[in-house]
Amino acid sequence: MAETSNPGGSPGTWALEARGLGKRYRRGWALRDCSFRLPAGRICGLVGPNGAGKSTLLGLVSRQVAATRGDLRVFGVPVGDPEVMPRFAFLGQDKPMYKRFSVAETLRIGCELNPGWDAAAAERIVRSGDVPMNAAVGTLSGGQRTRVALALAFGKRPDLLLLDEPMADLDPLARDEMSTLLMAEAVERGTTVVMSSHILAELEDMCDYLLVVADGRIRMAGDADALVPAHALVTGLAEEGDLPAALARHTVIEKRVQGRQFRAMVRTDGPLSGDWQVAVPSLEEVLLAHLRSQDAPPLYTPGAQIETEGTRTA
Ligand SMILES: Nc1ncnc2c1ncn2[C@@H]1O[C@H](COP(=O)(O)OP(=O)(O)OP(=O)(O)O)[C@@H](O)[C@H]1O
Repeated sequence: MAETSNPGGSPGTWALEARGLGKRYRRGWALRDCSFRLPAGRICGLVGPNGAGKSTLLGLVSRQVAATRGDLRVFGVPVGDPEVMPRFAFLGQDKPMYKRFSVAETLRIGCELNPGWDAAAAERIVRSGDVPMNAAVGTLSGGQRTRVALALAFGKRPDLLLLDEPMADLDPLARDEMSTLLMAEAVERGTTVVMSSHILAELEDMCDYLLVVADGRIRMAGDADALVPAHALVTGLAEEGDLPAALARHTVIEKRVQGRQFRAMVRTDGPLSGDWQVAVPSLEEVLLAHLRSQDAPPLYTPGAQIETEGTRTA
């Protein structure tokens, strides 16, 4: 793995480094001025509203989409370099597989195409879901097909696993099993995982790193453990139907005034002193506030940030 400098701490390896990355389709920009770093070995949740640019970003990393602008490196290597190919596995929303091939044949193709194939791991994933090995892929349920697709991705033993809404059609038991498997994989092998999801509770359980995208731009990037404590949920008495003036020195992400009470999600700039109740928000509350308030300035934890103008560090 190529080593690059890590301004947020000790020297380390970046699984992804994006600088000014952008993708423009005929209708407009799907992703703009996207700059961030993702350290290797993390489980990164990619979150944002429909049409935010998540699949486009995964497409750029998996080489299915060509960038209009900017630079993207995978483990320090430019994404267009053939060296990148064997290092990642991508599981897209459409999970393309040959419908007429049986599950066993599909796994055999995986084995033939991938030199480091882990047949035991792939078979274990399929068998634990009672998916018949001799069934044609086209006859499987959506959840069973997802399981086979995940087995193909895991079997490749990638350094970087890219998953576009991987759990969407799994039942709660299968989802629980797959998330345990993903986390075990990441810990045991140091695999970096990037997964998009709309299920915030799932992201909270699984991910230790976050990339929040809205309207084609990065809104937050970095360690979940640092992003959340940078915020506070403040409630108290409103002043003249609005937030107390003393809160103005903090960055207000979202506010609600109901009757005489206010409730605000703020990024704290120093101690919060006032006659208010202050609570630590959950990750879900922070994400929802940011997704609802897209004008809030972007927030990066130190390691995630690549020097650009207009960004703020947690
Ligand atoms: N092949 C394409 N051609 C033209 N426009 C596209 C193409 N792919 C995506 N877009 C547009 O780019 C924007 C971002 O789409 P993208 O699929 O990346 O969003 P997303 O965050 O993955 O959304 P979702 O959560 O709905 O899957 C959208 O406005 C979409 O219409």
